[in-house]
Formats: sequence, C-alpha cells, structure tokens
Amino acid sequence: MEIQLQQLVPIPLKEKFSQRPSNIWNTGIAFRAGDWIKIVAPSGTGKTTLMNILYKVRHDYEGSVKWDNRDLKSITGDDLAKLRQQNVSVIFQDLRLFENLTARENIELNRVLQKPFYEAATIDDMAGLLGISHILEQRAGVCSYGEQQRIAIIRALVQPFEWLIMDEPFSHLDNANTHKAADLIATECKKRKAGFVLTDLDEDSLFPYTHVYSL
Ligand SMILES: Nc1ncnc2c1ncn2[C@@H]1O[C@H](COP(=O)(O)OP(=O)(O)OP(=O)(O)O)[C@@H](O)[C@H]1O
Repeated sequence: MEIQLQQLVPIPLKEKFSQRPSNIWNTGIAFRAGDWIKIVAPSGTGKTTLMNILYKVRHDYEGSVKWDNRDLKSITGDDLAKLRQQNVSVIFQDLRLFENLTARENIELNRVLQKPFYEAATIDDMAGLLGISHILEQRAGVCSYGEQQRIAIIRALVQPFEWLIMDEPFSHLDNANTHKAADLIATECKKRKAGFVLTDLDEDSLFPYTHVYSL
C-alpha cells in the first residue's frame, strides 16, 4: 500500500508553515510500500499533527492524503475499521492505553479484534524481550510512562499491518530499552514486509531508513 500526500497543509498551522520550506507540507510526496520513513523535526513543528492526519484522527487540513489512491477522507465506517485492523497500526505519542485494564488486557484487546494474527503466548514473548514481563498483570494506569510506552509498542505489533505509524515511540525509554524496542519493531516489520513512518526530535541510526525527512 502506498501513502500519497498532495499539497497537504494543516489548517491551524497554515501561517506558520508558509514561512519556511518543508519536505512534507505543501508538496507532493509518496511513501512507497515497505519504506522505512523517519521524520525529524523540533518540538511544536507538527509531527503529531501529521501522524494524526495519516491515521485519520484529524481532518482539519487542505490538500489530500491517499492510501493506495483512495482519498482518506472518503474512507469511513467498516472500511476504515478494517484498514486499521489489517493494514495500518499505530503508536500514538500519548499512547492511549486503557488505564483501568492491565497491561496484558490492553494488548490482548488489539490481538483479538480481528482473526488473531498471533497466539496469546506472543504477548509473553514480546514482553520478555522488552523487559516488562513483571508488569503484565498490573493496571496500565499505575505503570511508569516508559513501561506504558512498551505496552503500546507491543499492542501495535500483535496485529497485521502494512504500515506502522509511530509518534516519538521511544521518548521515555533509556538507550538499552530503545535498542531492544527498535530491534523488535524491525523484526516485526520485516516479517510482514511492512513500512513505517516514525517521528522524533533528533536523527538516529536505530534503523536503516529508506528516507529521512524534515518537517
Ligand atoms: N487543533 C489545533 N489548533 C491550533 N493549533 C494547533 C492544533 N493542533 C496543534 N496545534 C499547534 O500546532 C503546532 C504543532 O503541534 P504538534 O503537536 O503537531 O507538534 P509536534 O512536532 O508533535 O511537537 P512535540 O515534539 O512537542 O510533540 C503546535 O504549535 C501546536 O500548538
């Protein structure tokens, strides 16, 4: 699946962006199937806005976003739900976990949404790799932010996807845990021949990126 951006400009940020050149805003650009895309930009320049537009949780923009030549604004209801279950997974910057469910229940909910892609035991395997086995039965709301970030990463990885949208997914992880999480994400993307779009404040060499863009 290809993601195409054509003359995309978020309306509330129009004035701001028109004052400087950008690789992404108000241009024509395509993320090709299987591309590993990094978007690096300082705080407040629109990374979260872009990711929310790509996942269709924001609609206040000019221009267009297309998923395989289908305008995102025209994809609704069951079609949109199916795409999110089978084709596009997400790690939001603010994670959006259910605080009153346990870590395991948060992940399990996504695993069983559709015909399960993985066995339940995969949750334990991934939690072991990311060092959060001991908090799986704990309420997500009482987990540290770094633990919650790893829960959200695993939740995104237990479903099928062609694209993984990740908004600053390692912001609360130390170096060692960032590398472990990046390795797991790379493994899961390779398994599916999937692409990703990852935002961050700084450049890094965690992945062999296909393209690195600034906003
Ligand atoms: N709905 C909105 N209306 C008006 N301004 C908005 C709206 N949403 C975001 N903004 C502004 O747009 C700018 C970009 O916000 P955004 O959250 O996308 O930045 P970011 O690059 O993700 O920042 P950070 O790295 O701090 O998370 C900010 O100045 C923010 O205040």
